[in-house]
Amino acid sequence: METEKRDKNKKRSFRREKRQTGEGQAHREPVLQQKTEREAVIELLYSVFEEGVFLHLALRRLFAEAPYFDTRKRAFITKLSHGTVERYIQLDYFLSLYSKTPIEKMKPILLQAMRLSVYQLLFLDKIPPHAAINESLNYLKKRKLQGLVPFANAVLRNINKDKERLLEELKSKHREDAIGLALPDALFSFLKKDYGLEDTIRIAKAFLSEEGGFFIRNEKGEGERVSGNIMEEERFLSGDVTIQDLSSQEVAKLAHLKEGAKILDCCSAPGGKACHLASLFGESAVVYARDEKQDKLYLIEENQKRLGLKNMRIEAWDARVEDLQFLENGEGCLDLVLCDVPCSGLGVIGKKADLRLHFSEEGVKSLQKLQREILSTVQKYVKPGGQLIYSTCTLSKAENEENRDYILSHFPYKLEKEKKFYPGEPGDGFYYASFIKKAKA
Ligand SMILES: C[S@@+](CC[C@H](N)C(=O)[O-])C[C@H]1O[C@@H](n2cnc3c(N)ncnc32)[C@H](O)[C@@H]1O
Repeated sequence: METEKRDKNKKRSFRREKRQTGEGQAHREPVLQQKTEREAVIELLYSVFEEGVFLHLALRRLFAEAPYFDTRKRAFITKLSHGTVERYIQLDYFLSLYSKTPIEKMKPILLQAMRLSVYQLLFLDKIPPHAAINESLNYLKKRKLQGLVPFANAVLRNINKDKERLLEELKSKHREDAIGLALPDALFSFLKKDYGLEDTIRIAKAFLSEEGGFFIRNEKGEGERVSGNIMEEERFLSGDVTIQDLSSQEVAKLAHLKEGAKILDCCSAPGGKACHLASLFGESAVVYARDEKQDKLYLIEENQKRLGLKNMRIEAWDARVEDLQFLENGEGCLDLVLCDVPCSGLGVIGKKADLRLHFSEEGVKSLQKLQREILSTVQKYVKPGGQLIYSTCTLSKAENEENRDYILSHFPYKLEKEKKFYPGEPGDGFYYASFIKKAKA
């Protein structure tokens, strides 16, 4: 029953037709000259849930459009929107217990306002209930939806009254399910198929971890957890440190260093691993840093300039298209190819809460197909004895172990090393496999 309701809700969660008709635009137009933080979040949630906009892009757009939000307010907006998206499965479950109107029949903007209030009531201790409730009600009034206010008010106040009991339920053993773990049913079942219940619980709890901050590769080339706006610090601006998750830092370290090496990173934006490789190999090497998306190359260039790297060639290229310059007499001529493929990102859901909304098993299948197309092309460029590194920031076996087996059964490689990182141990979930190309018999 619960499952059925939430599935229906998921079906309507992206009203893509609205994105095309522009109907949803109405909710992005300012209600007032300057929005309050919560008003901004309600509208942002609308674009994430109803129009399928990625959360980080919605935040970026909001901050560009509303420069009056200072650093503190931006942090608050980020916390509210990330938390509401992260917990939406639980918020909808509680709303459905207290509302006579089914979630899927609620006016979408009302649903966003209610989700935001319930998130604050249940998960943010420092926010007084009247602030959590009243700002949403005021927003509805401003949108001329006064008729919905008594309903919203009653539901929210009842949820607040039962707060302790509801939170207790989330902790109970029988709630070690999709709702208790704040995962959509499809993702919960998918992880359970790959990892079994116990590990799925461990993984999903790591997604919800409150441990703040992120990792940098510091002056000594070591991982260091930091917080705050490192991008404004001198050590970042001068190129002494780079923002990179712990597991991603391991990739370039797998490379067999060699004078004058020729290296390709075929999926390289924003350039974290390509720049790491370029700095480890030194100026005698050349690193071709490519990405299919022309409009992402500036991200690699920014990193290259900040780090003062002179041995990189940054180019737009679809990795599925064969490039003859990396073949000599039909044989590869590169020392190393890094294939850090586009993936479902299940290892980074802790940071990108809205990946929950974009997950589907069919999506994983089509990503596997894309990954194999890329691999089939770029594996040719490696010279005998050279190295191929395959990596993803996901946990699905289809995109990791199955692709490892695909490489071993289709191409002349032997596995040198592989590792899977689970989320929260202590970095993001990640996978890599390093292969050596066999010499021709
Ligand atoms: C996981 S990200 C790469 C992260 C990067 N290696 C780093 O460490 O910063 C995958 C990248 O692959 C790119 N991509 C997707 N399809 C591609 C294709 N067919 N050819 C080349 N790049 C592609 C995406 O634009 C995305 O930037």
